[in-house]
Amino acid sequence: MSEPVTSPVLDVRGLCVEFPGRHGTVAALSDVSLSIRPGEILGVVGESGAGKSMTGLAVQGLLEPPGRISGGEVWLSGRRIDQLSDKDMQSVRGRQIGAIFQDPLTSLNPLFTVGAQLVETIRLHLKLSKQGAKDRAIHLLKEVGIPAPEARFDHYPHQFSGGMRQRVVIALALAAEPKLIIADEPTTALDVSIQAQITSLLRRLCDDHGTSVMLVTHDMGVIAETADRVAVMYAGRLVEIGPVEEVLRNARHPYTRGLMGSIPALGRRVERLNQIDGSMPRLNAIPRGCAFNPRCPEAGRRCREDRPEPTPVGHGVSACWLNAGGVL
Ligand SMILES: Nc1ncnc2c1ncn2[C@@H]1O[C@H](COP(=O)(O)OP(=O)(O)OP(=O)(O)O)[C@@H](O)[C@H]1O
Repeated sequence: MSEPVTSPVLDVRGLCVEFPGRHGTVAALSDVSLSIRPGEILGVVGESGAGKSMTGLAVQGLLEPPGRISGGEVWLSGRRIDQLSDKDMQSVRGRQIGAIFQDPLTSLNPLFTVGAQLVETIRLHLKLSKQGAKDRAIHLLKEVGIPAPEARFDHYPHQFSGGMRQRVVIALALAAEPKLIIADEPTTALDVSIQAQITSLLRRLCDDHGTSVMLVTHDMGVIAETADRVAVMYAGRLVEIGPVEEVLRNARHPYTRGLMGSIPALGRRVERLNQIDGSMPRLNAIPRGCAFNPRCPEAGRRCREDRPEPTPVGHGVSACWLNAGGVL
């Protein structure tokens, strides 16, 4: 039986982002295509500088000038959003796309109670009375696991622990019932013991509300525990996408296999992936052929000369000549 076809919540097609600079223009993202279905968590993983955050920012229309989308399309629930005005994009953010960043304090204003911030966000996007918004705020605080939500409503961000603050940020991201949440390293700044609580909260909220999540992380362990599918990025390109179980069992790209070597033992924290020899090239010095070839233990002549395009393999996609068969 074939799988039911559901239209994606997010559909990114051939996205390119460039930064013009004094020494020429660098391509920060090249031809990135990915989609996220309703209720699905797509993990986006790769080493520092791979383009993970940039992908999330471009989708939200939050690229810092002179960075700009130079090609491709972004569709949200069947509506093209990459060409919207700043004003229209502002209403998409919050209402249709919620955001969670690494440091909860970047999303919270220290001068206002969390209740006031929730009520403001709720009323900005939903037509609710003050009391209706307050009720919803308290409900959200409860839903994300804040004990005594009625009392906590009147507390300021500094009165919460790091993990509780991140729960408040998740409540804020959910405030307007967005279709998509972009969570950029949501657990990196937290204690190891708290990390799993936050990822399982995200998972539960996704399941309960049908919200889709783009989960940006450098940690394959977080992906293994939380995501449905994973997109692996290297030097501004996608090198592999597939269902998490399939990728964990049978990664098709040597870079993905390298990242898997860096899944930490339970409870141990890794700051950065460093299991693969060498480092990712600078964007203005991407090697010819496959960008990963100088670090790839399996690279052959073809890999040094021609760039492999993302090609369907199994239930996913991989950009590696190994999957194309023939001589490397
Ligand atoms: N203002 C800018 N001008 C030029 N290049 C930029 C600018 N901002 C980011 N970049 C480049 O874009 C690339 C992608 O960065 P991005 O932040 O998306 O990486 P990342 O995969 O999220 O890594 P990290 O885990 O470190 O956040 C990097 O190589 C970075 O140097």
